[in-house]
Amino acid sequence: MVREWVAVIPVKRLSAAKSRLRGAVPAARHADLALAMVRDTVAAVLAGDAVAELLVVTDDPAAGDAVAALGARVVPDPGGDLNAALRHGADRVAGLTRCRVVLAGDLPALRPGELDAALAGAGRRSFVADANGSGTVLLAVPPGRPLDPHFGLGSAVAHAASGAAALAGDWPGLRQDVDTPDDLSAVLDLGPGPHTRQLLRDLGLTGRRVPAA
Ligand SMILES: Nc1nc2c(ncn2[C@@H]2O[C@H](COP(=O)(O)OP(=O)(O)OP(=O)(O)O)[C@@H](O)[C@H]2O)c(=O)[nH]1
Ligand SMILES: C=C(OP(=O)(O)O)C(=O)O
Repeated sequence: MVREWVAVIPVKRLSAAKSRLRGAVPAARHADLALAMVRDTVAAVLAGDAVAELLVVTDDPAAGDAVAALGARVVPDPGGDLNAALRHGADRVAGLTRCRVVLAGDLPALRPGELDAALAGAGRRSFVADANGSGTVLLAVPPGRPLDPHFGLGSAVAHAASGAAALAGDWPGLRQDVDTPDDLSAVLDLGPGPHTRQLLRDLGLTGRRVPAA
């Protein structure tokens, strides 16, 4: 397959990230968990065949260093909200002439083949809904189209209403974003990537259930 996509992953400052997940691991390791999930997401994206370049939009120095070491290019956050960060990465930095795909940074069970399969079906502006169907884990646009992101509460409906096609496929790792302790338990069932797996193992959370906050 030709490697033609530019991927963009937004990463919030780790000290503020994943607030709904607080309590799933000791407070002193919360930022480490957020970073481990980013690392696994980035590594899976770069391991696939479809993505030629990965931009990570972040102002977090530790996240920036970690993803740069994995092969991503770090883009400073322009300020504003998540959608502003995504528009900046996809439309301004990558540019409208490229195929762009934006992904959440909290997909630690993502398998490279899932992303390749989803992108193979993304001939027009398309999105992949998250596991519970209400959110969005991926939005892809062909050259010439602005990203027009509508991430946030109810984003799957918002992306469909904006004209994006919902991609159908059995991609459990791609769809499993991690917002809550239950999501982390679902990731343990699917099999997390090595960074998240090691961190949870260090904390003794190798069973299937992660205690609720
Ligand atoms: N660069 C950047 N990334 C963001 C911003 N807001 C969210 N993200 C990232 O977008 C992805 C999905 O965000 P959420 O699931 O809402 O993550 P979150 O805001 O850390 O989680 P909560 O605090 O629980 O809402 C994650 O990779 C976040 O790090 C932002 O303002 N700028
Ligand atoms: C921002 C989003 O992610 P989450 O639901 O994980 O906050 C979204 O799905 O649009």
